[in-house]
Amino acid sequence: MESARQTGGDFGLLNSHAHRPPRAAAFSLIEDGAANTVTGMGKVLVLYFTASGNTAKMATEVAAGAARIPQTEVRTVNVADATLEDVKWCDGIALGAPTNMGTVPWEMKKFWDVTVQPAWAEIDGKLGCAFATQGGWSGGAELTCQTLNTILMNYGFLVFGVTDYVAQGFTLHYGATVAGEPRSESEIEACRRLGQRLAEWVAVFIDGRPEEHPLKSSRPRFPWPR
Ligand SMILES: Cc1cc2nc3c(=O)[nH]c(=O)nc-3n(C[C@H](O)[C@H](O)[C@H](O)COP(=O)(O)O)c2cc1C
Repeated sequence: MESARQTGGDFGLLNSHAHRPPRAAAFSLIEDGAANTVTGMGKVLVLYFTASGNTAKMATEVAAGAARIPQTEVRTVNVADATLEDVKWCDGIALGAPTNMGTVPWEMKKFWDVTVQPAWAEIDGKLGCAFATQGGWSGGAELTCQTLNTILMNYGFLVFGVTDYVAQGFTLHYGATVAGEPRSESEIEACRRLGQRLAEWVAVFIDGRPEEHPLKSSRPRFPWPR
């Protein structure tokens, strides 16, 4: 598998390196003054597959949203480069894919079927959510999110949706979805809000920081007063 990747087989043919963010882009938000190093508490993994770059762009925005929450470490990894250790490392995962024939691409399915399967029942209790792109609106991205969520549920992840609206008429109840790449302010914010909510839930439920609960924080959840 390793050599197939490097020589353009398997994932390589479908996965232009030009579209890949760095394998592990870490956002570390607290500074340890004494050592002048940065550390994080909550660990968020943004794991995605992309064939032509759109889902990679979503992943970058999801990661930026997670980084809004203090004391969060964010790792962004293309599934072609991901390992079981990445999954074991995280407290919460945002799983993203393009819609292929109304469902997830085989590359994403293979990662969970083959790479992660040996650790089934050992990675219980993490948090999870989904994001997906599609060729056009109503092309099936919510179905893809539901399939991604189902994969996570099978591994015992605690899967969630988001009740927020990022603009009037624009929400992400079952995950963030866009058509093509995220372009508009609302589409970008939908991706960021998903990552933000994942980091908030990691802070609340994994790290015991109730002040980061969205109902308690001052971060806006709707674009109009309620
Ligand atoms: C094999 C294949 C199947 C696809 N099936 C669908 C589909 O069922 N519905 C849809 O809206 N778009 C479909 N698309 C379009 C992609 O979902 C869309 O272009 C997506 O934004 C690509 O994301 P990426 O750039 O991250 O690979 C398909 C594309 C391919 C290559």
